[in-house]
Amino acid sequence: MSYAVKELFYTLQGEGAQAGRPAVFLRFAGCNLWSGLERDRADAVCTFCDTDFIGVDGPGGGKFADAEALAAAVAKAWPGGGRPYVVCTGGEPLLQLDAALIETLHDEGFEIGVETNGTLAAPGGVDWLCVSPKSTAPLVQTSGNELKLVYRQKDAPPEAFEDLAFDFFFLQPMDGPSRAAETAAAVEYCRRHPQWRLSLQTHKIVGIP
Ligand SMILES: C[S@@+](CC[C@H](N)C(=O)[O-])C[C@H]1O[C@@H](n2cnc3c(N)ncnc32)[C@H](O)[C@@H]1O
Ligand SMILES: Nc1nc2[nH]cc(C(=O)O)c2c(=O)[nH]1
Ligand code: SF4
Ligand SMILES: [Mg+2]
Repeated sequence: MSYAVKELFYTLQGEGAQAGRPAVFLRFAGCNLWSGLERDRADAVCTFCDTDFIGVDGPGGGKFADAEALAAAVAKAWPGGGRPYVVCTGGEPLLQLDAALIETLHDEGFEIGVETNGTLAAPGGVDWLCVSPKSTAPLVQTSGNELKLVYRQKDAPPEAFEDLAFDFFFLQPMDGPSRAAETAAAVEYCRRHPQWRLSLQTHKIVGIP
């Protein structure tokens, strides 16, 4: 199978329990909860997305003919040393990430992280699964390593997810015009409900991709 990749770059994971860890980011094109077009945003299931995932025109992006070609590009982006780590994101990575690519990335020595909206079941072999539920979208993937809920979402309160099978529960303040108020609300929620931890988008704070 071929893969449509918006961009592929080396940075630090900014969010969640792996924040601060160097990682190659593999951003797949396309999502099942929003077209990515501003004119469709208000009517989308997911209305607050902070990411451009349309097309294959970003840094390191392109159409990759097979898993070997894509895994080779990921490996080329790793500087050497440490434990190679790739974060598959998007758009929605589970529209494209398949067993062949997982196997080939493992063969290249990578640990594989995934950032998903949880509407599609994750394939086997993912080493770190982050599920981030969206509004009214039915949650299919109800287990994983971390549940990272963007806060506040009217139709997705933390209470709806607190009994699911995750090792960590994070609230990530919704970025946008009300980020300061969302951050204060997330801090207060975590203080009152210590099952939850605060996830800040640290890459935005330090000014890296
Ligand atoms: C762009 S999404 C791509 C992966 C997948 N589609 C998902 O939604 O999890 C990557 C992460 O950014 C989060 N995110 C998107 N827009 C955000 C915003 N405005 N504020 C805070 N987090 C946001 C998502 O919830 C997700 O955890
Ligand atoms: N540095 C950095 N960390 C991230 N963690 C999740 C991201 C994403 O867009 O999936 C992201 C991102 O876009 N940049
Ligand atoms: S599900 Fe993820 S990629 Fe899709 S629009 Fe929402 S935040 Fe963006
Ligand atoms: Mg991002």
